Amino acid sequence: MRNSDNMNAIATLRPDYMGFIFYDKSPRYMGDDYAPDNMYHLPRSIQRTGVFVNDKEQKIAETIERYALNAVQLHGNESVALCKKVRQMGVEVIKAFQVDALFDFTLLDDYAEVCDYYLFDTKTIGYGGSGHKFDWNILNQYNNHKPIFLSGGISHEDVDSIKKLRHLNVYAVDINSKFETEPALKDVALVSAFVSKLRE
Ligand SMILES: O=C(O)c1ccccc1NCC(=O)[C@H](O)[C@H](O)COP(=O)(O)O
Repeated sequence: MRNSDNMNAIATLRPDYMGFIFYDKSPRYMGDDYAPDNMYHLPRSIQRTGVFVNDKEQKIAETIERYALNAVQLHGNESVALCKKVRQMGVEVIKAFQVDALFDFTLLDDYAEVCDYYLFDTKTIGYGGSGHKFDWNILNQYNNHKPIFLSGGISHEDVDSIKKLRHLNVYAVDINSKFETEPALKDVALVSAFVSKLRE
């Protein structure tokens, strides 16, 4: 999100998290000209989540402070040490992993102590926001020890399939490009329909 009116409209749907992309190669990039005051008034129940790709500790710390973030989603090849440092900044850490048919779930082990959630997104040449889904069957190989964010090309047509994943430790469903009218602008009616159906 980055448009103030759109944030407010989506906030009325009571999402648990709202994401702000601080990766300058993304079409959703929240650059310096997007004033933080637009998000200070969001309900406290919504975790203000900054999304970063391979950024330095200092840049992440400054952004947390400037935008009063509650959570950080690390979407690049961030080390265990960096995740640990970010967590010590007092925010939730969501570590994203790019998944394909060959994904090795033992890669997660080193991160278990330094993040709150794993996020499984689709492996692509970029780092996120691709609109592509991965084959969720591979998640049967995951040991479910830590709750996960399910992500990658999720659309309003996926609700029934998501509900069939009850055997997995899915804590959150991360929706993005399939709910946009243009990059960073969410279709409120579409999100509303999705959220209602998911909560049924
Ligand atoms: O959305 C982006 O442009 C983006 C760019 C780089 C890293 C992460 C990004 N998005 C973060 C997300 O968690 C997305 O919601 C996730 O990648 C799923 O996006 P989509 O496939 O469009 O549903």
